[in-house]
Amino acid sequence: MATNGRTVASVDPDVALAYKFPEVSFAYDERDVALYALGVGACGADAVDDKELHLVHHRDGQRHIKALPTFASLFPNKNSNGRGIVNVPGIHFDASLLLHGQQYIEIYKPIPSCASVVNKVKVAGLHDKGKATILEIETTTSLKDSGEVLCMNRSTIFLRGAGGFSDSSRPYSYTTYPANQISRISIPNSAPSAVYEDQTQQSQQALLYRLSGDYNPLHSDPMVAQVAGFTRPILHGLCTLGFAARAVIKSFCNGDPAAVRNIFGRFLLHVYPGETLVTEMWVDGQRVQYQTKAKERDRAVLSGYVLLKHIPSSL
Ligand SMILES: CCCCCCC/C=C/C(=O)SCCNC(=O)CCNC(=O)[C@H](O)C(C)(C)COP(=O)(O)OP(=O)(O)OC[C@H]1O[C@@H](n2cnc3c(N)ncnc32)[C@H](O)[C@@H]1OP(=O)(O)O
Repeated sequence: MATNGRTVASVDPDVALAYKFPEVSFAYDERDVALYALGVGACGADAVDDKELHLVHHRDGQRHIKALPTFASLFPNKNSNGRGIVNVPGIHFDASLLLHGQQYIEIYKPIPSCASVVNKVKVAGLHDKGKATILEIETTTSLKDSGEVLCMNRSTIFLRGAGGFSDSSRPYSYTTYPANQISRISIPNSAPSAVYEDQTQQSQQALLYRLSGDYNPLHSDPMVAQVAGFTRPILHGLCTLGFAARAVIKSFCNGDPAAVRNIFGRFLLHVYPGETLVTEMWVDGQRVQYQTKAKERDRAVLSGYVLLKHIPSSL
């Protein structure tokens, strides 16, 4: 339903939860993997970066370009042909008010540098927050031939202006996954174990990142950004997450992208292309907790953790 060109929000949880998503098949190759790495800043400060060249180049005869674990975060884009969010019957909202709230990625096998894969998709959560609806979409991706499961993405989408569909004294809240997978991040008071600083490109960062398959105009069209409440197009949340995960991999895994088991991030504030991202990291066993700030505004924009397969090597 639309008035004055804006969609009037409505949520029917029964219809949304009953929906069976079609499976989505697609393939990618090394060019996609390298383009993604460039889009999240790999080798951005040094074209021969010792810890990152293998992400974009067949270094010293290496047979395959290595995929960052966050490359997997692109897979859910295929559910919607890169329009940002898959259509869920029963949920109608103003697309210009949609923001990415959180992302959780589980990596079961190192992400191959080229593959034919299949997405299985479901609604994993739906919550009425009054001023917003939170929708959680879970995408499990498997190799097409063997059926081997590669990874799972849980994308949390914050639909501003679409809440209030349930009784406010007992707001609707539905979740399919175990409570211990819901992570509360509390940033330690102690000095961080490592700090990594990265410059995003003022003119190109979002325009480059979108070529990896997220063509939501919020990140490229000034008019759309303004309607959404921003002075200019903002960076994709998953681009910021890619910068943060790179910071962890460079600081604690000697640049080895296969060292990561899972990744969580909550987007706290929008980022403008050109801002400097400062990622502070705290090691707790195999878990690296992090917080990323936009240096110019001294504001936290992202926080979360990366779980590694082993205790970080540099400690
Ligand atoms: C299938 C894949 C689709 C992927 C989506 C693709 C589209 C991509 C778009 C983008 O990349 S947008 C850019 C990245 N995202 C952002 O820049 C968002 C940054 N964050 C914010 O602006 C704010 O945090 C917010 C999301 C607007 C929320 O702030 P607000 O002040 O309105 O919330 P609160 O009053 O603090 O909390 C209300 C309620 O919501 C919960 N909550 C708050 N923030 C988040 C969050 N980031 N993710 C999930 N949930 C959030 C919070 O806990 C409160 O709930 P209760 O505690 O009351 O139960």
